[in-house]
Amino acid sequence: MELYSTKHQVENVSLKEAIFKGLPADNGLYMPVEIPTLPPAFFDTIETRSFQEIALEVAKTLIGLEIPDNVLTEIVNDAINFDAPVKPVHDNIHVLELFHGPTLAFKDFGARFMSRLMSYFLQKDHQEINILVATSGDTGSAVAQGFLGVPNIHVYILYPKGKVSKIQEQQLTTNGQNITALEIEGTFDDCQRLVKEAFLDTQLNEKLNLTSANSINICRLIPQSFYYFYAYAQLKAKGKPVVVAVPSGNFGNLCGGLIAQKMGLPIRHFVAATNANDIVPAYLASGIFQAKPSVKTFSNAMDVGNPSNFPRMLALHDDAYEQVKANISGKAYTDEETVQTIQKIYQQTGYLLDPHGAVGYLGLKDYLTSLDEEVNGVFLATAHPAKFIDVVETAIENKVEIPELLAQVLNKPKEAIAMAPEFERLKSFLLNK
Ligand SMILES: Cc1ncc(COP(=O)(O)O)c(C=O)c1O
Ligand SMILES: N[C@@H](CCOP(=O)(O)O)C(=O)O
Repeated sequence: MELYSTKHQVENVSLKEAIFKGLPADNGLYMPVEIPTLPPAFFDTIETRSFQEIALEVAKTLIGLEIPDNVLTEIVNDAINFDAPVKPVHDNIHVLELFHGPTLAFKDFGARFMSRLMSYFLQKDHQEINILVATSGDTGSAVAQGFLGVPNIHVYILYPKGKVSKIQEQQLTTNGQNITALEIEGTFDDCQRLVKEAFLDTQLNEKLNLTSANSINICRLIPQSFYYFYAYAQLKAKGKPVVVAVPSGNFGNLCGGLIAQKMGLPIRHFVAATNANDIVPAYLASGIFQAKPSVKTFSNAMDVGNPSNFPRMLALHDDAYEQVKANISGKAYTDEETVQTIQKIYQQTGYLLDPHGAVGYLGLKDYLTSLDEEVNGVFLATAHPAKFIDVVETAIENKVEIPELLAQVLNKPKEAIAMAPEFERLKSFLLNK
């Protein structure tokens, strides 16, 4: 698999180089030079295949010969070992549940695939690496889980103080071993900026072999395309075009869907739904991309003011605004709308949304209302409602059961290093480890 930088200032690299570099030196993002399409026969029989079989076919087609088939099979089977069911909600609205992995958020797909792929390459090279990851709540815990105890890898998680849910914080800060949590006195954007600055710092890179586990790393996006195929497989028998709504922050999830679409997956249209951090909906309305400081919302994992995958979104549409606009609609929703939706859908259907899924639902519902064609709509439920128990219990005025996997972390002691959002602080901390 050959990858180029979206800024075109550096040479193309292999998948292995892209994974371990994380970011190209020109501060662009790696993208596949070629996104091959899957043959019609694959789509003709997709509904007869298991999730793992679909994922393997997609991975092989994208990655090509760089990883032996038997290794890729093992990685996919081991990483994608939980379901992603599509369930009806009401009318032609369905939900794709992406929270059945160990940390109960969609990040488990990416983090588990990445940890296994990195371990494979590292076993061959006997190298040690350090991973930096910025999180607004879910990436950090999925990466911690995915890499816990993996030899030769240390993970540093940067999270914004007071801006993740209580359960998310417990998941991030109670791991020990090769996982260190850094509690940054700032926003998620500060965490993301610090991580990006670290990758561009020569001294840090020479000493620490740094890479990223955020969705700026292309390795995250490959598995984030698998479940779009599987959702289509589950909806295919219904026979209508498929529209997908993605609750979005950094837009890595949506880019996974766009890659799937480029590979031939017949998705009619995407809806990018956001909270008050409306950078991409504003871009879709005006053609102007303007990053802004992030604001705190109930769907905290999407509190992103400078969505890092935006250059990939553009690249996947030949850098043409008109193409992006034709393929993706966008809309932003307030916390009030989010809470009302959780309440209303629970009362009317019994289905319990988390705040992120609620934003996705709203995006889908509004888009479908504007259509005069019959389609099957599916929105992505990106996290389990119990991860945001305060918001959800207030919305439904009822108790939410906490799954055992979350309950286990609740009483563990928190271990996090407090840090000001200054790059020199992070640098000196990392150099002195
Ligand atoms: C629960 C949840 N939903 C949605 C998102 C947004 O996904 P993305 O950043 O890929 O747009 C995130 C974080 O990334 C998340 O944790
Ligand atoms: N919402 C994310 C923020 C980081 O996103 P990523 O997909 O770019 O890693 C989170 O939950 O941490």
